[in-house]
Amino acid sequence: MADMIIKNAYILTMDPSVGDIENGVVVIENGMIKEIGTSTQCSAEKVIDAKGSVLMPGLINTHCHAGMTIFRGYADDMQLQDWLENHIWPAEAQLTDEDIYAGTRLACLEMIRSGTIAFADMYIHENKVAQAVDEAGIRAALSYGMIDFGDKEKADKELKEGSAFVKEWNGKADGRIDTMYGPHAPNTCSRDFLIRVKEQAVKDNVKIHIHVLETEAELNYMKENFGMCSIHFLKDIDFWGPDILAAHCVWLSDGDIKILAEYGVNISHNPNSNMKLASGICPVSKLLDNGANVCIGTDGCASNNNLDMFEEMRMAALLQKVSTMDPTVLPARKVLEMATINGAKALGIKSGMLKEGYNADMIIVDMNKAHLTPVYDVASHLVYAASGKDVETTIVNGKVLMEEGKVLSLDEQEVIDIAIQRSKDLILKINN
Ligand SMILES: N[C@@H](CCSC[C@H]1O[C@@H](n2cnc3c(=O)[nH]cnc32)[C@H](O)[C@@H]1O)C(=O)O
Ligand SMILES: [Zn+2]
Repeated sequence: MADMIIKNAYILTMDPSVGDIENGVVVIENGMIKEIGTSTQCSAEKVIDAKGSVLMPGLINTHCHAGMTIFRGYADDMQLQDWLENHIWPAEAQLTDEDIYAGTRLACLEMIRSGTIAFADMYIHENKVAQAVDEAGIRAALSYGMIDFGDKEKADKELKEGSAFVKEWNGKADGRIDTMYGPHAPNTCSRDFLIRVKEQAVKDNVKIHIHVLETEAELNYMKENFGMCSIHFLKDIDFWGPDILAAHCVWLSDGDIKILAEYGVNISHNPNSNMKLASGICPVSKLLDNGANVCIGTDGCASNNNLDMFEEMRMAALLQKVSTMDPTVLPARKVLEMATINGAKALGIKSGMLKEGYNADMIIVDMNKAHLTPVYDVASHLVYAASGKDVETTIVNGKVLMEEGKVLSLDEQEVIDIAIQRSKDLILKINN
């Protein structure tokens, strides 16, 4: 007796050896995909009739600061440095465990609702982020964000906290949580600190999540202080490898692109954040042409300002087309791969495809809508017409977190009400 069967689905397997399956069936057992095809002999505790809707791998958000939902719309329309130094960092100094817990539950609610089944996070009070993830039922690669600004004492304190988090939470929440080290960026972390972090991550056999070359300001800072850009600087300290998840990677030379591809680095492209902060345009098409693994992230809600990965896919496609003046770049299926298969590779999880033996991490998208009619090509609608609001069912690790638009793993109104209350208290503290 299997746990669950989903039937009558148009299945986007994302598996290149299978393609799409019309009127498909998926059998789920112990959190994994047991069977996929057009029929099954199995019976199950629970049967979901997809009624012709699209069943696809859930989306994977590979760069987020989930707790920052508490700052959604708090500081818009400014440059990154001003935004961080004069608004966000002073506000973050006021954040408590309960603020981050409330903000992360709100982020998990938003992600479950909009079809994200896993996300990569780098933030503070990360224990509370992990607790919220555990309760919400979503999958996540979590890191405590670390900055030392060359201060040895702060470096020791940050690495101690980052290391304790890595060990306490790795593999927890039924295996849905992986931990990483999160050195913030090459211009906020010293050379020695980055070397120590890399050594520790290799020793602990975990990955590293870092911001790289988001802005031209970082590029200029690195050239002035080290005589080279961040990519060559990190290459010089043997930092690069397939264990690295590098967010943004906007200001790259053709030589940098070759290095990132050669070392198997995972690049998280965050189009909305890069456009909103006027950071620049990541050369996604060139990175892909060089064989680099490019995935997609939203960044935090204070620089996006939502966590809708369908919107992020669409922005990635359109931004690349207009910036290269070539409408053929980043076709819909390629963008879908970035948000599923490439994201899973970046996080090292067996998700991103609907295939026997893979995690049962999937979503059902209701296409019976005016704005999704008629359907000539399902992939086209998923990237160019759909949004997270069209997701009706979200399944992670074989558990139904949302069914027919009703979230089951969180009390939606309670999560929203608490986040509102916390934001009011926070603003009072910040303004006093
Ligand atoms: N322990 C560190 C906290 C780092 S958490 C990750 C940091 O990244 C910041 N952040 C959020 N979005 C971005 C971005 O787009 N670029 C760079 N930093 C960001 C976020 O506000 C947070 O301060 C400290 O001592 O400040
Ligand atoms: Zn970020």
